[in-house]
Amino acid sequence: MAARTPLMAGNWKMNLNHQEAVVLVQKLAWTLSDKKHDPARSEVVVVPPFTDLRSVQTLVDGDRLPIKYAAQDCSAHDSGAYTGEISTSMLTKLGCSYVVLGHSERREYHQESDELVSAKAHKAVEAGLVPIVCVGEGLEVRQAGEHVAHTLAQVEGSLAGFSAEQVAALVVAYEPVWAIGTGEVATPDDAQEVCGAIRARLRELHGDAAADGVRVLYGGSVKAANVGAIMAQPDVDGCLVGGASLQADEFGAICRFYDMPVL
Ligand SMILES: O=C[C@H](O)COP(=O)(O)O
Repeated sequence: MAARTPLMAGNWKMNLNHQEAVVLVQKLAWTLSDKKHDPARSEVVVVPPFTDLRSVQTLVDGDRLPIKYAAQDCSAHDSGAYTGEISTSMLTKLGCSYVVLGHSERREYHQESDELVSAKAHKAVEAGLVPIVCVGEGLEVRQAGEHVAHTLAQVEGSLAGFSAEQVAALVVAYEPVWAIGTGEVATPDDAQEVCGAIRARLRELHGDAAADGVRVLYGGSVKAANVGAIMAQPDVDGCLVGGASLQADEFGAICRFYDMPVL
């Protein structure tokens, strides 16, 4: 079984203009280099707003930085009369490697369904982007004890129509909505329970190669102080980080999770 390279993705959400983006990426690159980050031990991805991507591309390419970047969404259409939307070909032209899809904030504020997320994910894969497909339950579902069933249904719906080979190359991010931006972090056991269930379901549906290849991230109030314990879980292959990714030192420390204590 090939080892999965851990992935640390920093989702800036609707924060930082293109000038501030350049400052943060420069600081992040500096802290990674200063602390001798080993890119083989974690892949570092920043996820800025669309309007920052060109500036990030220029900086990353110009300075050959060991940082990849992603978009926060994409259109399910190729081109045309879709005001406000951004196509996958626009993102690949800007050098994006990944695209975050179905984030709970898109599902909640823009009523994005599993069907739409699946359509976007197919467009992303066709264009050569790796989708980071987000799933996870809200507080009421968690309190009802339905969190695993709810999340697995989202996984099945959002990844509908993908082959085993395609699933192996995807990223799924488990984000319990009650832990996003609240300071409430799922315990490492909570993260493992659902991340393990996602991998097990993908094994049933697509076989060993898909389940052993797919990377499953945890997201929800990840910080340098808790990343070590979360990453110690066998089915957690990385983190989707929100608030803490806006600080270069903190996100740099999260990217070096392998040096962090397991508290
Ligand atoms: O995309 C990131 C997640 O929504 C987590 O955000 P957070 O780290 O601020 O809780």
